[in-house]
Amino acid sequence: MPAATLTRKAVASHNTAEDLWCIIDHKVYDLTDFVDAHPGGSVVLAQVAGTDATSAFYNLHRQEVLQKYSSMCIGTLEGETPEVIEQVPGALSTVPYAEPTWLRPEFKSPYYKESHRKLQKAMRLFTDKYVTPEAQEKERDGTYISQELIDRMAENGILAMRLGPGKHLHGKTFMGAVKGEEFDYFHDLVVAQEMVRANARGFQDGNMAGMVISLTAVRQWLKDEKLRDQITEECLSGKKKICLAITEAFAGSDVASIRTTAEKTPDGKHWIINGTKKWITNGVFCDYFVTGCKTKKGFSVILIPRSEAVETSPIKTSYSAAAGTSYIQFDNVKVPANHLLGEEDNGFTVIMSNFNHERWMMSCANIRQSRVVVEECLKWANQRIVFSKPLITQPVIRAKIAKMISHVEANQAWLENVTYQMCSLSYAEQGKLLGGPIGLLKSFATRSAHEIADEAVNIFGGRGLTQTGMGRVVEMFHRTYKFDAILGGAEEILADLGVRQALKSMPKAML
Ligand code: HEM
Repeated sequence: MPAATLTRKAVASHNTAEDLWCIIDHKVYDLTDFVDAHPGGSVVLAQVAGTDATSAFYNLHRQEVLQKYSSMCIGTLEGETPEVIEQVPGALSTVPYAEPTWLRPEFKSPYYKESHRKLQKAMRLFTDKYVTPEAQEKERDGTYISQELIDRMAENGILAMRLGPGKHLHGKTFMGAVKGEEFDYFHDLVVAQEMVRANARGFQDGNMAGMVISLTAVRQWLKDEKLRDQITEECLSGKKKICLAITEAFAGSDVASIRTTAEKTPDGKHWIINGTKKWITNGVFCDYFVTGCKTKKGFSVILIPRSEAVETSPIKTSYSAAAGTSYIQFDNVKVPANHLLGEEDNGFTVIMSNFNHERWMMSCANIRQSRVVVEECLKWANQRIVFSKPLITQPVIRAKIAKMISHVEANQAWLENVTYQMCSLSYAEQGKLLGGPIGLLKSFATRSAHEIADEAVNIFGGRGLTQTGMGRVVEMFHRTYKFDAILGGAEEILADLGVRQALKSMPKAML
């Protein structure tokens, strides 16, 4: 903070466009050189020259604007202290409901231990310092994640943690918080829910989401141990990138209808793969493709390395090109036979078991992102003056926020319950018992997101449709929440899966 102490009287004398000071939150800003560069124009600044513009400022800007332009601050008012809370990297939000219950000092939770809390602190700082700045930049310009950030995540073991608990974590300690052997699904949840706070939906998928949903399958199902360890090492060290290639123009959730074929060569030593894939996240920049193929008597999953016979091209979607969403052509690709995951013609087992973690991860992220929107709405409604009163004084606004909070809190509680079951059940039991509940959870979380996005835009008005400034979080959420409702299994399919799975354990007798 600048050392100069100034008086309101002194500020009042700098009241022209050529010599323009104003007060914001008890601090004095010299805006003389900024007048012509101000995105809101020079006229509005001339109107507040020499005055206290605090309420005018907060009616239109996010607090972070002041942090970005802090060099224009020339002093503090005599005998006055700033009231606005500055955002510090790594800190928890003090806005009610902005953090899940377990992170609010006044509440308790049975699920989280010391290592979860330590990991949360480290992940929050890492996200604030390294992920968010790059995420915001890439989301805007649509370029792909930097190797620098990938390397940093690899060095800190973040890429490895994102695969979830397992042997790949053993023998190491992560972020000074948790031993690999102790890493459980609540640690996994912490990593997912902290990273999503970077609030850049396209970049979030561009940030190795393909690896999270495909390397898990390689680890679980690739039989050739040497090859499996090689791929794991290459991807977790950030040297190579991998994605999941299942959907096609011919088949989305209807995996059985895919047309990409894999045929064995007569000597049985190779697969020859032909076909196309569509909507493949990260495909544009990946080195390996975990690919669903039609085989003689069914469906199989095969690991395909990039070669000249693999062609990827970007697909433009409504979120940022930073996701690397691609269309892929396999034109007589030749792959060694040991690249098969699981059993030939039994690829559904591979895909289905892998889906649980993917859908659960998506629920973690979507529910946390919904909470960020609740925080934004609370902040905005509290700060925005409409008809001479803060927006929050309107009962209709409070009713909208009540609905949003209820959705988020209910979903987080359900998520934690499911996560607890994941920690308590074996991998095989999870496959049998949790496919339905996780399907229902993801499906309901995205229905909630639909409601939350809708209400949030109405609270923000035009700003909820504007990509810069106060409404940017809400605009992003409203434009992109549908990705979670479609990717990893469409909402309706997952809801139906939940009920069909429940029916399997229905008592046979009439009740
Ligand atoms: C330190 C002082 C200021 C800085 C650094 C600043 C910076 C900015 C920036 C970066 C924007 C773009 C939108 C955003 O990112 O939020 C903006 C927009 C705007 N600013 Fe300022 N501003 C300052 C003071 C003021 C004051 C005192 C007023 C009014 C009295 C004002 C009125 C506006 C208006 C009307 C817009 C357009 C907002 C919109 O479209 O919603 N600004 N300003």
